[in-house]
Amino acid sequence: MAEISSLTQNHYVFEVSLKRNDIPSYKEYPFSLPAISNLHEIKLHPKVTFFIGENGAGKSTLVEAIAIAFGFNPEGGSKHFSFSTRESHSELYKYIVLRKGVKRPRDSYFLRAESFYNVATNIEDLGVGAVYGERSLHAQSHGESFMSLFLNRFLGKGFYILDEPEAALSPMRQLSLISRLHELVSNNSQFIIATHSPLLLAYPDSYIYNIDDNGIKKVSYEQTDHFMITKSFVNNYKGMLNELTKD
Ligand SMILES: Nc1ncnc2c1ncn2[C@@H]1O[C@H](COP(=O)(O)OP(=O)(O)OP(=O)(O)O)[C@@H](O)[C@H]1O
Repeated sequence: MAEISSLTQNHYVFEVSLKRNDIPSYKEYPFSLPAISNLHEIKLHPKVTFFIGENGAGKSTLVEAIAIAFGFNPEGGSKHFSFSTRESHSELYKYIVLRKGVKRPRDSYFLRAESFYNVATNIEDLGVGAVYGERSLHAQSHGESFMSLFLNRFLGKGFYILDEPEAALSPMRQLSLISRLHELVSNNSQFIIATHSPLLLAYPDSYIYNIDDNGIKKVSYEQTDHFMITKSFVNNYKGMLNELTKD
C-alpha cells in the first residue's frame, strides 16, 4: 500500500501495460515484435526511464504507442498539436494501458528526432515559435533547434517522451542535455527516453530497459552494450580498429 501511494504521488505515469487479452494476433507487426509479444507491464521510474536496444528492436514503436496513449500527436510536439503528416503509426496504442499518478503534469512534449523538422514547420505556421527561443527554428541547425526546444520550450513539472534526442547533438551538447534533463527532473519532471547514446544513459536516477529478442529487461548502466562497447573502444581504439579493418 505504501509503495502504491508513493508511486501515485511521485509519477505522472507509473506503469505501462498491454491489454494482452484483446490482441488479435501476435503474428503481425507490431505485436510480432519480441518487445511487444513479451510485454506484460513495465514499471516507470519517477524521473527517467530509458529504452535501449539494437536498431529495429522496437523502441520507437513502443514509445510512440505510449505517447499516443497519453494523448500526443503521433508526429510529436505538445499535446495541443493535431496536425497530421504521419500515417504510419501502429495500432499498438489502442492496447496500451497507462497507470497514472494523482498529479497531472503542467507541461508535456513528445520529441521524435526524425520528424522534428515537420513539427518545427508546424510551430512556425502556428506563429508560436517565440516560446522556442528568439531565432526561427528553421534558421537554426538541427542540433541548435533541439537545444532551443529543451532550454526554452520545456518548462518543468512536465511529462516528456523523447525518441533519440541525441540524434543531432554533438558529444558536448549531449552533456549539456544531461544538465538540462537534471534541471527539469529537479523541477518535478518525468521522462521516457529511447536512446542509443552511451552518454545520456549514464544519468543515474533512472531505469534502463534493454529490448532484445527475449523481450524487455531492466539492466544497469554498466551492463549495457553502449557502456561496454564505448569503454572497450576508447580504451583500445587502435587495437579495435585493427580488428575491424583487417583484410
Ligand atoms: N509500419 C510498419 N509495418 C511493419 N513493420 C514495421 C513498421 N514500422 C516499423 N516496423 C518494423 O518494426 C521493427 C521495429 O522498428 P522501430 O522503429 O520500433 O525500431 P527501433 O528500435 O526504434 O530502431 P532504431 O534504433 O533503428 O530507431 C523494425 O524491424 C521495423 O522495420
